Amino acid sequence: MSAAVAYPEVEEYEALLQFLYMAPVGLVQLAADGSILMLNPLSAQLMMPLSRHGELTNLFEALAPVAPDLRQLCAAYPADSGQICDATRLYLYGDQAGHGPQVLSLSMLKLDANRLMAVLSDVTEQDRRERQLRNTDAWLHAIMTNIADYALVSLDQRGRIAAWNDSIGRVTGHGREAVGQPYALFSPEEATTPMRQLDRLREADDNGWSLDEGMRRRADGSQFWASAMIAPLPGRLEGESGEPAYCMIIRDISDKREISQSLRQAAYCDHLTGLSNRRAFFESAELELARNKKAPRPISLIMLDADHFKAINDSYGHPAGDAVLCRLAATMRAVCRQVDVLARIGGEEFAVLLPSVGLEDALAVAERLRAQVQRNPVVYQRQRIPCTVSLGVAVMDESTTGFESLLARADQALYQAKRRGRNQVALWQAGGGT
Ligand SMILES: Nc1nc2c(ncn2[C@@H]2O[C@H](COP(=O)(O)OP(=O)(O)OP(=O)(O)O)[C@@H](O)[C@H]2O)c(=O)[nH]1
Repeated sequence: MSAAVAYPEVEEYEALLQFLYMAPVGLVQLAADGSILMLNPLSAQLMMPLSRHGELTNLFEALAPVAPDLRQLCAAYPADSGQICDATRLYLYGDQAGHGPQVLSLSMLKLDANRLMAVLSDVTEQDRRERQLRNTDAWLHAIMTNIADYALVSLDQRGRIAAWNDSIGRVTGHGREAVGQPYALFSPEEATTPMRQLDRLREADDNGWSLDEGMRRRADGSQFWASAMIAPLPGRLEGESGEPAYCMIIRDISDKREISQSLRQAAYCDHLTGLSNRRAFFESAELELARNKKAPRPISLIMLDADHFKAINDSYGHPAGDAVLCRLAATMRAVCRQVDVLARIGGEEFAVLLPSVGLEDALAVAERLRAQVQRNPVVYQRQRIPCTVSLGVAVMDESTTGFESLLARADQALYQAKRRGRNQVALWQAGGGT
């Protein structure tokens, strides 16, 4: 009968071997002169590129090509025991086949007067990432400090400026007080609304970026023509306020404004009044309606038509009629906001799309337009030309199937205003009434 005999020393020894074998770092025990007393398989593997003949007998000799002063460093360590060096990077060339150096991290410990321990690990990937990060930092720093016409702005989840940097100061003149303020800070008053700002962030979320061109405002109130791109940052923390979630690049393109404006003008502007033309109006309206689907909000439409315009043309001549149309456009610009879309969509017919404006406010705008036109007769070649307008107002609701139906409603209301005697505002209402 054989009995299992327990040998505690053997078990302990095997446990130690397993520990060394499984350790995720290379462990080497060596004598004070560098002779290797014990090493685990990983350390042998990590040092293999340094071994000339496949032999590893002395650590100082093996590491001499990459850490020539290690022997002196250990010899000079004054204490009886302790850490001689911590996570020193060793750059090994040779077996990386053009993939850059293999990088080892080495920590040396003095165990007692006769024994040292080396801890080795492969940090090639970590080193590569750190270098990449340093390069990116240097690159960004170069952009922020050297390129004069860009401002790089980080925005948080709600579109507030998350941090200040030199480029913001240089392009916009804003100081650190800009931090925490909505990015509308860079736009002229009236050129944007909180809703419009959020729209652009949602657009960036959906498409990967959102780009627009327009006037921007500096801290001193002066304005410049800029392109502004917003892009979501990868790895942003959802819902964290104050944390960067988007980057915005504002670029001063004042010198390119003329070219880009004349191209836009040719395609999208009514040549007589300078307002949007029919094509631009329909495109803007479709865009606004698409935004509305994602984030519902009121939208109103005003149709405006000069009264008895044929008679003006007949009495004062066609050029005088043109002057009246230009005056109507100027009145619309004066009364409406920059975010409203103003267009001439027919001969003497105009339209105003009012994003985020409900029934009461739309009626008030229409009434202001009517009153302003009536109050200010056009003077053309010393002739005073009285003019009035009729206006139809319609507001988007669940029963409006699309922009065409909103337009049809405003048109019906306009027809009612004409029928009731002109120089008045009429509102489209369900059931055929206005
Ligand atoms: N001066 C000028 N006249 C234009 C232009 N486009 C259209 N018209 C004129 O606008 C007039 C529109 O006349 P109508 O449609 O009869 O309407 P109206 O005389 O304004 O009458 P109501 O709209 O019913 O008040 C026509 O005589 C067109 O020739 C333009 O660009 N310049």
